[in-house]
Amino acid sequence: STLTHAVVAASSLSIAAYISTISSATYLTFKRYELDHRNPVALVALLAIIPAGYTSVLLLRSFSWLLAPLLAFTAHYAIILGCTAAYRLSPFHPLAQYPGPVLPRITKWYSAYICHRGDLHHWYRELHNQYGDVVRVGPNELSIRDTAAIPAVLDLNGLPKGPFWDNRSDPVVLVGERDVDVHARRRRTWARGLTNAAIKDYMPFIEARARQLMDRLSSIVRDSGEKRREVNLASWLSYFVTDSMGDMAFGGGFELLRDGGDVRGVWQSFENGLQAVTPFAHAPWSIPFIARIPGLTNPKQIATMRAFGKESTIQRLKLGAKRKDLFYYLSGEDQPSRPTLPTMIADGLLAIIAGSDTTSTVLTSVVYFLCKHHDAYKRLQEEIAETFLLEEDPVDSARLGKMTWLNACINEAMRLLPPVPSGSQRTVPVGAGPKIVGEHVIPEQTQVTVHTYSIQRDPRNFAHPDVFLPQRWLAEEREKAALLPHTPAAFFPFSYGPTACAGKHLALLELRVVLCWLFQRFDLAFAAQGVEGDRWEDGLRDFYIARKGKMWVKMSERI
Ligand code: HEM
Repeated sequence: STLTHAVVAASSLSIAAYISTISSATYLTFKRYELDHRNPVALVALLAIIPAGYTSVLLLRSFSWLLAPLLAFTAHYAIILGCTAAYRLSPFHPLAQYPGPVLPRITKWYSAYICHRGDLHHWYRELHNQYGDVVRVGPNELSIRDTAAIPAVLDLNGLPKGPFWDNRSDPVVLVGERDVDVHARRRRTWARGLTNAAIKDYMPFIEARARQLMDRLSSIVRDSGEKRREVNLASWLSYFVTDSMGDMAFGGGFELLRDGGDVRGVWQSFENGLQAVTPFAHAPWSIPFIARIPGLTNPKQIATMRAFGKESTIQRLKLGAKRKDLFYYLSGEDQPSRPTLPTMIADGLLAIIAGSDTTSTVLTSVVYFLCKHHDAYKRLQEEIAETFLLEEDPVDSARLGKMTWLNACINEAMRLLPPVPSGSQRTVPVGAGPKIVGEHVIPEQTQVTVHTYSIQRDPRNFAHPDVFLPQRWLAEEREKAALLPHTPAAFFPFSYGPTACAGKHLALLELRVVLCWLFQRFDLAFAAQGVEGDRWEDGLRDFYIARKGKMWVKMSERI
């Protein structure tokens, strides 16, 4: 045919020029239309049919059956990726004025890799130390280390959530709801279930689980026949929080305290699921694809998690409105219209995922810091003795709330090790125009993170920012010790604004009860020097929600 003749007659240079033009046009199409899994026809056409066409051209030019497709596909993808990199590094990119290392400016896969290692919080902090308060951490993403940006970005008039939350779950859970109005509507349900009055009704559940934890730990120490027994306390604190969140979200379900671990593997399926998916949230378009790749996600674990959610919800529904737990509110027992079963399941699972690792990380970090700082430890024991009689269970929330040293220790642990270390991503919506944050102009479609870990450890906000000093939270002592600067506005472990933690008061109650009870009943010290004891914080990983390692402590009973 004429086309065949033209191909055979054309010079190699003009064929190379045609290929470059078509592949560059492919790049522009991707950039213009942001094609993803919802456009399978376009994807196949642009990524497979075009290079297949090149292959036939090369075959006509007497390339072998092996070399022709290899060259064609490599050239096509290399040109698309080359154009992408060139544009992202060019002065024409809207974020060109912002400093940052080269690789993350080219691809988000670099952040995904750091996230996979659990190091995102350290990495962002180092970048801020090197490049300043606003750093380009991705092709279209900025991290900000500036206290003024907390309200500017996170408040009602700030920015909505970013694509980090896309393609995660169906139905979308509250924390991943990017539509501001839909979020506000759904948040009202949670707000009803997490008022101080509602939480009062949960106290018996918390008290029962805290007592079970103390009794389990006591019997471990006693059964050992020795005065002191080594225990991986990090795990036991997790069992407590997970069991009590299970009680509140579904009327039970885990029984990790009873079993002394996760014998059915349900909790592990939650943990692994979160850890596996989080790195891909940095390139959320990839999630629907990776979900189909065998081996990358574990369908058995996902099925375990879903089945657990469904069974627990159905079981709990049978109990009806008699039990006033968090599910009572999430399932709309108090409302004329009720959410669908999948929404109830998703919300229940969210309560457990959002409430468990976060709270148990703070419990473990307070124990960790107190074992490191003997004065602070002794002072807490004294405060407990002044507040509660030795034979009295410390479950009076009014007195717990007034324990200034206990609360200062909790604050200080959350300042140094916020359980959501890198905060939650926001975006400047298309069509909204650029967002002004302080003196920075942030263009449309830019993702923004206000970096909790960096801000809470910034020496401009807190004196000796890397040191555990609970006294900085007590005005008189702060002044006496000249612990300045001190910027409460730079402390936001529960985030800020309309999407801030819904469970803050519940978390604080659990923290106070368990810490007080633990230090009242036991003497604690690191079991051994090394990674799993006095260097526990080094093992804390940032998988959006921090994940902790083991912490072995020697325990003996005081009572
Ligand atoms: C010390 C413990 C906790 C910390 C530090 C913490 C921290 C956070 C943070 C930083 C967010 C904001 C996430 C974002 O904007 O993307 C959040 C959201 C949330 N947390 Fe917590 N959390 C804790 C405990 C809990 C507990 C016990 C619950 C119990 C139900 C809970 C429920 C939630 C929910 C439902 C959201 C989503 C709020 C929304 O999107 O409106 N959290 N939490």
